[in-house]
Amino acid sequence: MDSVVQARPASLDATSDPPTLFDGTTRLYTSYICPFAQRVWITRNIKGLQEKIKLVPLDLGNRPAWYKEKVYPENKVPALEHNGKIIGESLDLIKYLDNTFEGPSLYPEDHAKREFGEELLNYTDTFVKTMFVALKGDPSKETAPVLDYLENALHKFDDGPFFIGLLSLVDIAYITFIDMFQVILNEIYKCDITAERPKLSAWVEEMNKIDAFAETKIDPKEIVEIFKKKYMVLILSDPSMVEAIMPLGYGYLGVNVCCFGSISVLGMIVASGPDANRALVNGKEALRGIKNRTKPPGMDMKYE
Ligand SMILES: N[C@@H](CCC(=O)N[C@@H](CS)C(=O)NCC(=O)O)C(=O)O
Repeated sequence: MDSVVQARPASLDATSDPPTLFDGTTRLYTSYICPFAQRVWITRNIKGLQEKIKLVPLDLGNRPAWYKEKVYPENKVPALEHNGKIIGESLDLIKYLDNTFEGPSLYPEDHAKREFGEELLNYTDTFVKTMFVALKGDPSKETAPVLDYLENALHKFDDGPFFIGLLSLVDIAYITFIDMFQVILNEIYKCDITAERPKLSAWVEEMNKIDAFAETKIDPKEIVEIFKKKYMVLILSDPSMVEAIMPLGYGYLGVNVCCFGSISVLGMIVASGPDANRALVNGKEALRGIKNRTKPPGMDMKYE
């Protein structure tokens, strides 16, 4: 499917002025590293709304204060400024775009398809949560039930390679996360989520042919970097490194001396960015893993 490929506008940060808010322009506040916001960006592209809906990318790590104060008190992306209102939540927004704007319809009329589509849209939260939790445990095992659920779902309609036959909002809701998890699991855990899932594998291949999605892709290197920052345990052998790292804006949880065989290491949990709190919680669990002398996931990926 062709779409108008646009250059990506630069992200606005804490030093940037706000746009002239509520001047009648329809704006999609987004981030190039957010799979929720990416859903709405793809929908806008597939519907050919590049000229109607202006992208306003934000630097989430250094967000402008005006965004929370004047645009979206939730301070999250995505948000859509339309007709003097701000609307949030990615799943609501992709439906809103589909129902409110012109362009190809992304949800079929057929009752059975709508019903199954709704079930699948409702399942996205479970899917995303389970995948994130699995990254802290044994991903190859713990991701299997939700990935198998999708593999089975892809068998339901056979009039196309997509979830409810033809391309729909359901595919858009999943692809941004599947793409992200595919990178993380491949690169870090050497685990191929499409192996022995022929329907899922064919679906990913079809999705990758869609320019409207391809042009929104998050750089795989960036995905891996973000993931490492949020989830990885830093193993430092020298306490002075703590001081070196603190000014870089990392949160610091604690230091523990623990043993792997005969090697003593100093385990330190660090986290940065808007998800620091979550990272610290994940980090605590990993640290417990170190104490118990079981190798936590990502342990091979030490930064020193
Ligand atoms: N349920 C929301 C989730 C949006 C969300 O969590 N966005 C993240 C970026 S991927 C965000 O803005 N985080 C900033 C924060 O939590 O402060 C949706 O589906 O739109």
